[in-house]
Amino acid sequence: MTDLAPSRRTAARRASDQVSQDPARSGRASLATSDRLQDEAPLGVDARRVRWTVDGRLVLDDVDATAPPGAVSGLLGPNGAGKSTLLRLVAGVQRPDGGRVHLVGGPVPEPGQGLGQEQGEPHVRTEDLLAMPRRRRARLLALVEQDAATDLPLTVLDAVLLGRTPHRGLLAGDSDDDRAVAAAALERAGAADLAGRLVGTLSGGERQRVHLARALAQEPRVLLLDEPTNHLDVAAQLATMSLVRSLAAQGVTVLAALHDLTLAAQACDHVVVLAPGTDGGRVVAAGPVEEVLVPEVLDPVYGVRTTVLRHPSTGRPVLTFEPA
Ligand SMILES: Nc1ncnc2c1ncn2[C@@H]1O[C@H](COP(=O)(O)OP(=O)(O)OP(=O)(O)O)[C@@H](O)[C@H]1O
Repeated sequence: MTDLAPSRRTAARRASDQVSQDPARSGRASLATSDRLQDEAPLGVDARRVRWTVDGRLVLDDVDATAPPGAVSGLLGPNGAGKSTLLRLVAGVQRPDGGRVHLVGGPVPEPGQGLGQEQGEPHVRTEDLLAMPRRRRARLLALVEQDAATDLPLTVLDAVLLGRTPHRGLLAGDSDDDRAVAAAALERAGAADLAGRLVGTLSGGERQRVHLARALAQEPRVLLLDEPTNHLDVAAQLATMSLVRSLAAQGVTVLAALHDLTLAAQACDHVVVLAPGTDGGRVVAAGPVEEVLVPEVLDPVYGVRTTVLRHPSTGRPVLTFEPA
């Protein structure tokens, strides 16, 4: 097994040194700002033959799913297909009954291919996410859950500062650096004006931005998002997907469960389609947007008739649906 984060601290220190030497720069290089992460090759996610059963019912059946490094991947599928479950399994919030989830420090092999290491190709470095100590996993990967509510009387700023926990000593308080990262994360998530509010008093859309800011403050290399736009107005949806694209440009790997297939077509590089079945959710298609978001794949999965149009300025697919 190879350590996939060899120089994070060095990179962060070098970045903060650069900031302190350059008064024109207002933040440090981190996910909270839009500076590119330094010395850090993006990490992919490779889930193989993942199974999960609850109350004797198979929810995910031998699911193979990948998120290529530094790409935005959409996890798609109808209600109940198992998208949130798969994200929670990848994040280590729940344990699968079978299969494995690896971080991959090189090109992610296609399902059906072995991992490079097994084939004697040492350039593909992997690390078992499920066996990883919790704290280390939290430094590498963040999950923003759907409708994550809290009853704790926390201010927004304190909630976002919780994202710094994996990066500091067990008994250490918030440092100036933690507070700077949290403030920049709030700014980047469009939630800076909420910093002093109690989280419990926020609207659904406001809360969603705050949870995203908490995840940014965590400075993960892999960001898992469960329906990140479901409470957002149209401008906020665009802002969120544009933020997701800029995170990927910084080298963050994003895997996002999405219901809006046109939004997925505009923002994703890669998509994975899960379909529910009587014997558990399965992946029915995965690959580039242009190959997967087509009527042949979507119609049977969603039980609709899909038409693929073209966006007048981006040329990317715009999908419309009619009853089957
Ligand atoms: N803790 C649990 N106990 C019982 N059933 C569960 C549990 N977690 C998930 N399920 C079931 O597993 C299936 C998949 O749920 P999941 O939330 O992963 O689907 P989803 O694709 O995210 O759905 P949606 O699009 O509606 O959010 C559903 O039938 C759900 O009821």
